[in-house]
Amino acid sequence: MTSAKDIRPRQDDLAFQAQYFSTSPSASFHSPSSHGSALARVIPVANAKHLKPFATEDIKVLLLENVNQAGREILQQQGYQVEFLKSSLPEDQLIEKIRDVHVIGIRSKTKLSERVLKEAKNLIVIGCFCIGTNQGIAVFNSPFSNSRSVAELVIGEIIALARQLGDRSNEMHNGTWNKVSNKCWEIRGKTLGIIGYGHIGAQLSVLAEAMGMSVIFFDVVNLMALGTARQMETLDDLMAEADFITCHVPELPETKGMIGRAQFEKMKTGSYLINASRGTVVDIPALIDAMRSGKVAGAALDVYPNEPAGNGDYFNNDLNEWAEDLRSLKNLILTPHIGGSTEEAQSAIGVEVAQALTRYVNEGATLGAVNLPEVNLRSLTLDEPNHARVVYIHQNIPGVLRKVNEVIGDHNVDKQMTDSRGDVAYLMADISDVNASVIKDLYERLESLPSRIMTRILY
Ligand SMILES: NC(=O)C1=CN([C@@H]2O[C@H](COP(=O)(O)OP(=O)(O)OC[C@H]3O[C@@H](n4cnc5c(N)ncnc54)[C@H](O)[C@@H]3O)[C@@H](O)[C@H]2O)C=CC1
Ligand SMILES: O=C(O)C(=O)COP(=O)(O)O
Repeated sequence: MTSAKDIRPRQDDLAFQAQYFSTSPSASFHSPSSHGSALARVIPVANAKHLKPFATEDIKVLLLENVNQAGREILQQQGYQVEFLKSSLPEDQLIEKIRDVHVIGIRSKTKLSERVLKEAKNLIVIGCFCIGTNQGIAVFNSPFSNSRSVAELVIGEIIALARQLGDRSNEMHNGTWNKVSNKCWEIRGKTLGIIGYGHIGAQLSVLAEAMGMSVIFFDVVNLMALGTARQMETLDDLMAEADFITCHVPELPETKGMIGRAQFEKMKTGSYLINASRGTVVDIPALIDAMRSGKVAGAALDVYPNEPAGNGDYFNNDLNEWAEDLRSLKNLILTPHIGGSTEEAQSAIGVEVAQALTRYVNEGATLGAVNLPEVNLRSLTLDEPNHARVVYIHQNIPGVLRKVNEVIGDHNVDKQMTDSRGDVAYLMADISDVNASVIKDLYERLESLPSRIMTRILY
């Protein structure tokens, strides 16, 4: 990765240097600032006539939800101004904070709503220091750094549920010796049903087979089964055959309430349910009834429909009308969304996302982006005179490239790359014969194209 030093612009001979961020309100790309002003935004220096060149110390980063130190350090080492908070923020406070921020780092609690993004006038990139990107908008995440941690948690829970470990431990804490074998099982020879056979589901499949379980799975995509696992035709087939059922699907409209009364009906009497995906996937009142009736012999929940912003009180409020029912149930393991909360996962996520963010901010490279095509050019040599990098995000419609090339084609384009993803296209071009007035002219002409979403010129 290029260091900040390599790409730091020269401050000398260009009198009119700028890093520009601007947007089109009509863009279909959910650029954070696409909800904001269509006017160019620039970072002025002392004199308003002179615009400031790209400098890493001007970049303001807001990190929420206790992003791991390894990630924080990478961003601080770039020279960015990094503000770090341990918890997420309520919407109104987030709006206050986000106004002058260029980069925000979040985890699963923060929802960047339309209202928040509208105020995020300077925001150019979002880092999800987690896997789930159910934020409405996400640019960079870490797609599998915590998969193993979740899979290991689930393996632990399968055994803990089969042996009623949570209850026995609670009893001992309360001074009761209760030695029982009734309805306590080995997991060897039992069938694990995995719903969602992605990064986590597939890891789990391998681990479960290693412990002598049979694995079946259900996924909307046809996937290669690992080991001797079998893909089931329907969710109902899986529900009817598995002894342990575990959910690993993303939060989507189709997965909301995916495990509800009808699915519990299909389950074997005395089977177990685990949910470490998203709280909306399992219908909690239906689970409570299934546990009370004995259909479900045990369950483990790591995720909930309403999760709090930070550590502290949870069930002692009226957010969740079913809280008391859950607390009263036997063989129900409740954990506070800790599936990915291991030192290993958090450090790997911190490094991966922070590196992706710095590459994007400093060089415009989109490698690993969730919602942009992956575009990269070899490192920019801003130490050389009169070099600039044009980064242009635009709507993916016919004729745009011709117009963009009409603008930059009058100059010495050293290298250029463009790609598209759905409605959005991303172009990077390095130009080696620019001066202040050329940059201003390039910027204004690119900005005036109706298809533009965001223009940045780095030098
Ligand atoms: N508890 C925790 O701390 C963590 C929770 N998660 C959650 O787990 C989810 C899964 O993570 P990964 O395995 O990394 O995701 P993934 O994207 O690798 O796999 C998800 C799988 O679900 C399948 N799927 C999607 N919709 C489906 C449907 N309606 N029915 C059946 N299958 C469907 C997909 O085809 C895919 O194979 C994440 O989206 C996240 O919400 C992820 C990490 C940590
Ligand atoms: O990675 C995910 O999607 C998770 O659910 C973990 O979220 P967290 O980083 O622990 O808030």
